[in-house]
Amino acid sequence: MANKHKIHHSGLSERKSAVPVPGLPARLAAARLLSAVIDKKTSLDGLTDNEHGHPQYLALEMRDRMLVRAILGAALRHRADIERIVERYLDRPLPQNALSLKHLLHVAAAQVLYLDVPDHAAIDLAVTAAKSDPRNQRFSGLVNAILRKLARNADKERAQSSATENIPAWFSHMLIEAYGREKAAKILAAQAIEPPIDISVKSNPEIWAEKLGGHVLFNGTVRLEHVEGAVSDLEGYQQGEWWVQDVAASLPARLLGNIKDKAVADLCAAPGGKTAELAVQGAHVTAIDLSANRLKRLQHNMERLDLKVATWAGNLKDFKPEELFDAVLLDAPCSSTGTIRRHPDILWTKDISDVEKLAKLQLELLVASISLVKIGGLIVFANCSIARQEGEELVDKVLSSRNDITLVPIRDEEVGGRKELLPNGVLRTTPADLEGETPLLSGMDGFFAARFKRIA
Ligand SMILES: C[S@@+](CC[C@H](N)C(=O)[O-])C[C@H]1O[C@@H](n2cnc3c(N)ncnc32)[C@H](O)[C@@H]1O
Repeated sequence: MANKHKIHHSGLSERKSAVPVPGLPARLAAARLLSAVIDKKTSLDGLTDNEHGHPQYLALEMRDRMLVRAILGAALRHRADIERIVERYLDRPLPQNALSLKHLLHVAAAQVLYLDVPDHAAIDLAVTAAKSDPRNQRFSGLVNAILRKLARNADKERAQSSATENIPAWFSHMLIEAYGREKAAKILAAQAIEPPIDISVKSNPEIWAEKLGGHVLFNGTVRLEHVEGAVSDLEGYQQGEWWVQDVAASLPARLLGNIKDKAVADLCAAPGGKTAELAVQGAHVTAIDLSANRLKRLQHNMERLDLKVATWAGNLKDFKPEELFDAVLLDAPCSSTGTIRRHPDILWTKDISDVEKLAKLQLELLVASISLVKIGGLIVFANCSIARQEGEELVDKVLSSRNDITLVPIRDEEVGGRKELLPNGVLRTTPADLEGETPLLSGMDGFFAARFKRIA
């Protein structure tokens, strides 16, 4: 059963005048963004980007932006449950074209069921939102009645929610085929919990864990179970002592052996989590990314962390370095299906055809990467997908079609002794891995990494 999630909110306060209604712009923006994710398959990351995000989101104060993200997280994580409940409460189905009304109801239901927002605020604001839209005015009484009933029955409805119901069929098929029913169910249960924040520290994980009230995980990553407010306000962030990165994402950049003073190319580098990991190990890093905007973000991140790296903007297939690299890391674009607990929109914006398309692209990028490394040099291929097509199957394909590389199995000690993460010498993590004392101390993003050596 999911508990109500504590957040800072702006509900309806005592107010004398009708405009502006506190909290209403946040709810309207949440409904609008939900529509963009569901109806247009737009990525939530882009919509909620603090520089280039949706104008309705950018018009909100930071506190309201956090509320919108919390509402959307709950609405997407519990999407099928909310849909089922709302449909059950309706006497007859909503008209086919009543999409904005549906999103508005989902936004309110997510607050009533899963967020620590006073029910009356969530309901009153939904009714006000319905009244403010000519398409939905006539349904405002219905919105009120459904949400009041939901608030009365919230405990019972939450108790019936099921992680396995909240996902589209393509994803559950893919998981069951890859991992079997039992593990697939564990992955879905882990994915339904809002994850903790992991940080990679430049040094002294114990000291940072104590300062920030976190826990040191098996490879020195510090896990923060709850963060009040913005992560960037925490001690050490502005001073460049650490950066945010899931424990699983911190593993691949540590698989290139001793890279101190070695020339290392970080291909597909932005926003630079792994670039920082490589630079902290003392490598001379060249960070390459197709997106000049994302590369700018990488540069800002490296400035904050006081790490020096060279950059090159463009398609890695066109990159012709003067000298070949000692090692390369390719963190390829992927379906990101290992990060659904952080980005639940992925379930609704992607499907199996994206997995297939991306696996094809990854193979091309991996082949291009081979020609950037010296003979005898290592190549680490990684991504944050849990689809076998983008991991284990891709390795089989590249090894059977090339005779210039060989697989170099990853050893237990390179992943903090967690040999269960290394089937057949490759790294495979899922949200169901890493059993800790509490749900928040358990779990990690889904990641894949394989290490090759160039031999010809
Ligand atoms: C998974 S993200 C990389 C995350 C990054 N390695 C990190 O740890 O922060 C994938 C990146 O690949 C970049 N990309 C996609 N296709 C590319 C290509 N053909 N050449 C270079 N970069 C590419 C995208 O712009 C995106 O920034």
